[in-house]
Amino acid sequence: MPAKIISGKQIAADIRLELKDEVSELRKNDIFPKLVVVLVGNNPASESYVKGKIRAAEEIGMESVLIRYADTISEDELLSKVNDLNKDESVHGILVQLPLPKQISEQRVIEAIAAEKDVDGFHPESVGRMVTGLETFLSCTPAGIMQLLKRSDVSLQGKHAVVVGRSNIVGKPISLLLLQADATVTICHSKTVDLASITKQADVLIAAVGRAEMITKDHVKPGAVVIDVGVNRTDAGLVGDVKFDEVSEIASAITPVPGGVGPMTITMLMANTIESAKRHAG
Ligand SMILES: Nc1nc(=O)c2c([nH]1)NC[C@@H]1CN(c3ccc(C(=O)N[C@@H](CCC(=O)O)C(=O)O)cc3)C=[N+]21
Repeated sequence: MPAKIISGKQIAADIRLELKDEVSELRKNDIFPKLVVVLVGNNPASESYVKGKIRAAEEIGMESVLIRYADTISEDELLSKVNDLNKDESVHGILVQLPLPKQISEQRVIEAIAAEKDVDGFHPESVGRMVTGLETFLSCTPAGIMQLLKRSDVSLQGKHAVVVGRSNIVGKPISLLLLQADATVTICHSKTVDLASITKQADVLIAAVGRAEMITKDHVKPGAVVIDVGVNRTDAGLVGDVKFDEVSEIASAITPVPGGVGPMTITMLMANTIESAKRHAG
């Protein structure tokens, strides 16, 4: 039986309706959640993601501002803008779109963002709190994946979750969230020997590698739940890390690309900004 398609697009739409209600309640109390997105340069992929974020904010009734800089901006100039935004009481969330041009240290910029406005969840303070299970802004893609699993009734307790990829923004944090949900977690990466023998043990397989269609049916146990975090632009269009056509024949559930994890990432960014506005209000 072919897999159930987990529609991130649909689940994101459901959550956005809930968020829209929350924003209208806050507005009655004169709280206007506001997100500032800083975009440096004109990378087409970044343009497309940032547009998605601004559109989502509008849809929910939240304020958003896009600040653009040429890719020649200096690190000092960008840091000083971040500082201004940190001090601006009307701003609840600050997101500096990555990647940044090479003259700028991404780490320094991330660390400059006030932790209480770090709606990306990339600041070391946010990461540290997440690791210890304290309340914090969860980084948006891992948070979105957890929501997808929850709202699709995928149970995690005692299950073997295998994560392929160990990036700071997806692989590492999703591994810890799965662990907190009582899964048994294995992390694989580019140096893993005999990847397929490990991924084939997964009840829940998270593909976050960034290589088009590298996860094939030979990597997947029949009946597994497969979450595809890949966003790879190829001549054939946007494809995930999973060979969807063949894996969907044997998985029990699978996320598509596009329309899977991506819309959830953006939705969690909105949720974090609203949460920040609530905390700020007291
Ligand atoms: N500071 C920062 N925070 C981020 O969260 C961040 C970032 N930098 N840099 C780049 C990555 C990537 N990312 C995506 C967001 C939405 C989709 C998304 O909505 N994808 C649509 C397709 C969009 C399209 O067609 O381009 C989908 O999968 O259906 C994808 C990828 C956020 N990132």
